[in-house]
Amino acid sequence: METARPTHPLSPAEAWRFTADHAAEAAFFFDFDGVLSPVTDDPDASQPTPSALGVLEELAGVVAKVAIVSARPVSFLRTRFAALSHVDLYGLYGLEVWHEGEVITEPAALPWVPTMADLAQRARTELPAGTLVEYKRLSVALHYRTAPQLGDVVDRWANDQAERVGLRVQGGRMVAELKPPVDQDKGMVITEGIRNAGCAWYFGDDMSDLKAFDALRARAAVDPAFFGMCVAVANPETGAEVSTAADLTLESPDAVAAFLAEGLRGFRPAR
Ligand SMILES: O=P(O)(O)OC[C@H]1O[C@H](O[C@H]2O[C@H](CO)[C@@H](O)[C@H](O)[C@H]2O)[C@H](O)[C@@H](O)[C@@H]1O
Repeated sequence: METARPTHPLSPAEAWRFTADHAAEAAFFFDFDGVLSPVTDDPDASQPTPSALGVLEELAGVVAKVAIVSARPVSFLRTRFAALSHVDLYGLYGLEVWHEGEVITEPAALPWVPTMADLAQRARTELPAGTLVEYKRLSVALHYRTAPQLGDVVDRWANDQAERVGLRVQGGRMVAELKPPVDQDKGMVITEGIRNAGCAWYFGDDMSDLKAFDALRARAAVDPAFFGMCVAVANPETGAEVSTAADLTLESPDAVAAFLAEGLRGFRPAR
């Protein structure tokens, strides 16, 4: 017998049951940092939590789509997820997509590559020691995790540069990021990614993930048959905002992997 579409508030067991019954039209989307990977002082040192890769591969074998949707470049995500052949990669908030063995870049963002290289260079010379500059080809992230007292200086510098050059600033967890003025965000990735889905889950921990939650809510509002599940991964830095917007909050990246492993037990084996 078909399970009825769950209504909120719902229990995880109810959500998993519906998803397992609609596995062929289910999609799962995951942010990377703070969701699949514990926070580290050095962004280059981030790795998926040990059980994440196995559980994502298993999930990709039983549902229609599994994707990572990150502010990291695809080149970085490839170094962490290359072993997973059935997991889609959206980098730089969707400005990059890994498709059939190559990186597809949003053409409107490409003219900004030299600007970003210049800004990264400026940031290294103009910002105080303790700021960590992460150059990502189409964006520049300015980290102050190991020097939180620099937060105001870094935010001000980022806003000044954004105004001077015509960029956008995205705030995050102990980071200010300069992005091209191109309309692309995680919400747009999800809206497109769930076009053919009847059921979708999004796991996020940061402010940029709220747009992905909104995309699931928007679809559910116009499509009574669609079921969307917004899962927050708790962190002390964004406060309660992401958790408040979610249907469910998990404690950590390890808890995400454990939650998926438990949910997968209700699926029929892949054919
Ligand atoms: O969309 P995401 O995959 O969540 O990327 C968001 C930012 O994540 C990274 O920075 C964050 O994680 C770092 C490693 O744990 C941490 O050191 C930093 O303080 C966090 O802000 C990444 O380095 C950024 O480029 C992303 O924008």
